[in-house]
Amino acid sequence: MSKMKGTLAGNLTVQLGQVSLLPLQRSSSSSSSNPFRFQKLLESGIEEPHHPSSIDIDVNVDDKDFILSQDFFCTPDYITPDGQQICNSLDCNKENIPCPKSPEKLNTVRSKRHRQDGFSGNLLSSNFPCHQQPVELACDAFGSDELRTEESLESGSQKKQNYVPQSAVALRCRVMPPPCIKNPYLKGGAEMDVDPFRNQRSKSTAAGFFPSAIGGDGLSRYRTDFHEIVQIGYGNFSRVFKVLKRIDGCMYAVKHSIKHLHQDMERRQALMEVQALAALGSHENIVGYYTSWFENEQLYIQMELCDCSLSISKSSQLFAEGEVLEALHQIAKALQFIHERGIAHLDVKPDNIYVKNGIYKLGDFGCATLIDRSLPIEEGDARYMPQEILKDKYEHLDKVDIFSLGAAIYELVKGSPLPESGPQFLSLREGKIPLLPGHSMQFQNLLKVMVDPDPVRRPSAKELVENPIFDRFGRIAGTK
Ligand SMILES: Nc1ncnc2c1ncn2[C@@H]1O[C@H](COP(=O)(O)OP(=O)(O)OP(=O)(O)O)[C@@H](O)[C@H]1O
Ligand SMILES: [Mg+2]
Repeated sequence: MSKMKGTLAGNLTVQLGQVSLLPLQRSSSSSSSNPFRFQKLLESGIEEPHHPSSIDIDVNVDDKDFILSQDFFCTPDYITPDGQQICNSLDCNKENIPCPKSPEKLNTVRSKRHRQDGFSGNLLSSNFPCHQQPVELACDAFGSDELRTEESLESGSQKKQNYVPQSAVALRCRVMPPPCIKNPYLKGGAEMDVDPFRNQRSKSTAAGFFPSAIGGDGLSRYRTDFHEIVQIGYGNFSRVFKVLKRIDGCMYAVKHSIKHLHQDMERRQALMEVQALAALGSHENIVGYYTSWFENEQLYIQMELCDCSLSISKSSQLFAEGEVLEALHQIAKALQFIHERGIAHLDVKPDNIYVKNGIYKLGDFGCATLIDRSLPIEEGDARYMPQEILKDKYEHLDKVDIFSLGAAIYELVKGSPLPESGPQFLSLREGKIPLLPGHSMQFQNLLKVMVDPDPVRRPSAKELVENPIFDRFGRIAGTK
């Protein structure tokens, strides 16, 4: 046990020591000679000679006693993360690279004032990731308190003018907080009134955010925190991977946008998905959300890992009525939950319904919007959209989800993908569902009313959940 602890501590030292002060200060083996070496480095701006033993001392590469071994903490993808351009923060031999823009005091103050007036263009420019202009970005995130620190750093570094230790810059990039963003899905929350910057920033500044604030130290947060196992899905906009989180040893799904989101608007749009998930909080029938971040101008979302989706194209399985009723009931509960919070999903379809241990979960909130239409509306997959949406009528967005769920369930029992156009496409939008041999009339009537062309006649999610059909299948569909 003590051996495990020692090795784990060593591994953590190796992993975290490059990006955080905490493990260096706590690790007795690596820092006992000088526990605040990096703190001093930050404060003085003077680089230290390289001490390879401070990294290597605890690593026992032969130790295979437990799963969180060197293999996971120091896989090659971690050692040389994608896009790493800045030197490794512990490699002090590279510390004396002249800074392309030396931190002369006047420039520093000017760039800070600039920042307080609002976001300057170059902050959101894709041409200047954090690691390429470290001094300006580092200055940029500081409030007035940090300004004093910056000044003292500079006076201390006057001995070595025009040089900034890149490890110090990297560490600062890592710890500086990006601006907060208002979550539009949270209505009337008191937290909206709190200014997390104590008025240090203007409103226009708080409305923006860094395109690549994480990764400014040159390390990929994705590679640092996760061990990628396999791609488990993809959509029109994203890829989804099964990953092992290095620090807790648990499996998750991480979804990241395929496209690089260069524009502020694109990033805002992508953020809507995580804002909706975060605002909703946890529900058994909604895919669990953990965290998200921007990296390399892509949005990464860490989620609960599910076993599979109900995608009809990926399985030839024909669903029996009892099974689809179970899925219908559980997703109706998810819809009731989100509709009660004023949110419509707008992309309900089998691809976006996941299964985990027999529990159905609604995922992919990429089109989520507010039912009161106060947010932009991006409709989902046209095969599952009712005719009012195709005619740009958005009065009953919650009922759009009911139609989509009805269409999705119909697809599952039919066993073949819904058409994207043509007479069958049109007849479904007119509320016509061909007879489904072997299925009860009660079930078929329920599907029919869910795809009614008049959204008002469709049941609400609550009415759906309370439909007596689920009493009949009570034991299968679970209790309410
Ligand atoms: N948490 C998860 N657990 C397991 N598989 C997942 C998870 N999230 C997504 N997937 C898989 O990845 C696929 C794509 O994910 P998702 O639908 O979120 O991407 P997208 O690009 O937004 O899709 P779309 O093209 O529908 O807009 C899903 O259909 C599913 O198969
Ligand atoms: Mg999807």
